[in-house]
Amino acid sequence: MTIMFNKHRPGPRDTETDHQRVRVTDLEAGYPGRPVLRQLSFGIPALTVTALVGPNGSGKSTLLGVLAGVIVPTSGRLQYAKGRPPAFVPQRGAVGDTLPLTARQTVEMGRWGERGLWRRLNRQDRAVVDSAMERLGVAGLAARQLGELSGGQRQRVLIAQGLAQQSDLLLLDEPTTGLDPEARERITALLTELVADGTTVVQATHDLESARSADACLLLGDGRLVGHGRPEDVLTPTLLSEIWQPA
Ligand SMILES: Nc1ncnc2c1ncn2[C@@H]1O[C@H](COP(=O)(O)OP(=O)(O)OP(=O)(O)O)[C@@H](O)[C@H]1O
Repeated sequence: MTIMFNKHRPGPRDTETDHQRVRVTDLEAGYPGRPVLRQLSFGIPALTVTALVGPNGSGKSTLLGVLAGVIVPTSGRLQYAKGRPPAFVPQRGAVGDTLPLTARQTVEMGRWGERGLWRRLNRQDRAVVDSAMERLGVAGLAARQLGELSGGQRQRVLIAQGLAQQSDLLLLDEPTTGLDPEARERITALLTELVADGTTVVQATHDLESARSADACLLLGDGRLVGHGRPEDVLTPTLLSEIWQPA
């Protein structure tokens, strides 16, 4: 599926798209009166973990929002290979802690896209929810209120909600921020397992260790693409110091 914004001209067919889950061309996006992403062009290889790295405010969450379809670009072209709609797990801080929901109800919301808001979940939905909660180690928290959970527990519940959507394109905004080392390792291992199961994963991260273990890396600086490729080629001292220069 190709979506063009602001009369972007269709270009010649890009043969690389065949191995890419998403292809982005000349993308510009932001907020009213606040342009953020400028002239981004890149591909997200299918069946990989791609890490999205950059300083605070460089545009990582905005880019994930565009890929998820919740932020409409001002111009450019987005091409999605055939597949299910993306599952988007926003930053923990973007989700209200005061919602009167249990951990299980939060994960069950991941089935709404499939089942509809008002339909009861069926046995298969419940099995998907159980499996997602077990994979994230939060089955024991099912009856607890979301607002009572620790930051790391809530984070894992939100990732379980993303898994429950059973998409083959999973977009995660800083999934390991605030987690202890054991939980971080568990999430990193889970992402590798998901790829082996047929999922393409994109994660925004501040954790350079986690970014180095990804298959591909997009480095953003002030809304522009500063580097794109294998982590060892992108996360170099030169490029990192270029975008993390003190103001
Ligand atoms: N809803 C919004 N309205 C206006 N400007 C916004 C909005 N959300 C983000 N911005 C601005 O857009 C720019 C990019 O923000 P974004 O959240 O995409 O960066 P980020 O790289 O994800 O940052 P962080 O690492 O701090 O999460 C920032 O300058 C931010 O202030």
